[in-house]
Amino acid sequence: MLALGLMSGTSLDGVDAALVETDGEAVERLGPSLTVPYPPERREALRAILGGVGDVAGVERDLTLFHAEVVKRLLREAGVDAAQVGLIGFHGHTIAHRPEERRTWQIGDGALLAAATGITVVNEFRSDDVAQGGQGAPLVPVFHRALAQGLKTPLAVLNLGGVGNITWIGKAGIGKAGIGKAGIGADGGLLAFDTGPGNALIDDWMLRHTGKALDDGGSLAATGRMNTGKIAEFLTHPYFARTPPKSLDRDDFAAFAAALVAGMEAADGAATLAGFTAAAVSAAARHFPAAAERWLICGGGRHNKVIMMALTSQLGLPVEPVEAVGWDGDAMEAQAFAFLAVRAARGLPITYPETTGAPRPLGGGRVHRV
Ligand SMILES: Nc1ncnc2c1ncn2[C@@H]1O[C@H](COP(=O)(O)OP(=O)(O)OP(=O)(O)O)[C@@H](O)[C@H]1O
Ligand SMILES: CC(=O)N[C@H]1[C@@H]2OC[C@@H](O2)[C@@H](O)[C@@H]1O[C@H](C)C(=O)O
Repeated sequence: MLALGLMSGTSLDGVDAALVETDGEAVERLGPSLTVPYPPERREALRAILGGVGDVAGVERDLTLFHAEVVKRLLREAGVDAAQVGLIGFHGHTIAHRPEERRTWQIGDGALLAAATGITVVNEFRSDDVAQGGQGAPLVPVFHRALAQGLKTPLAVLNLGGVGNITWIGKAGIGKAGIGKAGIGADGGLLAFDTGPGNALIDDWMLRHTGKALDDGGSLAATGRMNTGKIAEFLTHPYFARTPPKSLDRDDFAAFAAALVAGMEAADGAATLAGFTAAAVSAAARHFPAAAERWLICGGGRHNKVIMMALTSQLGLPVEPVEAVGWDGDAMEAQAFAFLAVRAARGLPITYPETTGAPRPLGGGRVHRV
């Protein structure tokens, strides 16, 4: 089936959309994709309701209609008719994530998006998992595993978005068993969790100190000095020692990290925050059942040279953008939600004990028919 995935990521940068031909088990073809950035006023409207405060319903409606425009644009650019698309996987935007309170909240009106696009929509991918005691995140590991067929293991796939998340795929994680109803990773072949901050805190720092939305290429950080003492302090946060599965909300590290970089020059702060992102990843690697032989990086953070260099030096081996194996590091989350929508609609599991701490492989999602 041709499915269309939509992701509004924690960094608040915009909406990623991608077309994928899949049966929810194998990835037949990765189709065209695009990113539509949020204009600053939309980004600020979203930021204002984080935590679930203020005019949530108004922003949700606006966000949903924005997604409908993104769908139409992708279909137009791809030369695909809406009738050819079987499902939309609509992540929506996380405005609160408190799995320990069995609460996670992704805004996005599935029925409205279905009506506006004429395509059946699947949304609320995280709710059932969290209701059953899972972390509700990360959800992309099952897609990473499907993509990684044929690659050498142990393999680490790291996403550096607003928050960082990692998928470790061991020798047993790839095989003929497939990823159907039987589940994955029961043999210890898969492990996934959030690593720590990705780029969100760097973006916040940039906005405050330079008025820019991001540190393009890490160019400001490259002129600064990474404060190794502060990185060591950062690593004392109890999150890093916690055994996975574990997941984070966008700002879980915001106050802790801000206190550590307070008073720094803009460039030194950008460099040290980039160092925090990389240090969190090297702390994550200590939880792997066996060292990864290869590291593939997706998400916007792979464009930050200072993060990439810090990763290489802290992990002690080279890291590569996922383009090294022919994937598109800007489209992977949107592609994942296309894949997950098909799995959800087919009643296949989308979360597992090894990825979210779910008590057993679980389905999820809500289907909104046209
Ligand atoms: N050229 C670039 N240089 C440096 N950083 C970049 C660049 N492009 C994007 N980024 C960073 O990547 C982030 C966006 O990445 P991405 O779209 O993968 O994240 P997201 O999907 O919003 O978040 P998440 O994966 O946490 O849901 C932004 O925070 C931005 O700072
Ligand atoms: C609650 C939530 O929205 N979490 C996001 C966030 O952004 C990155 C990381 O934290 C990841 O766990 C998750 O997104 C990806 C798509 C996931 O679920 O796999």
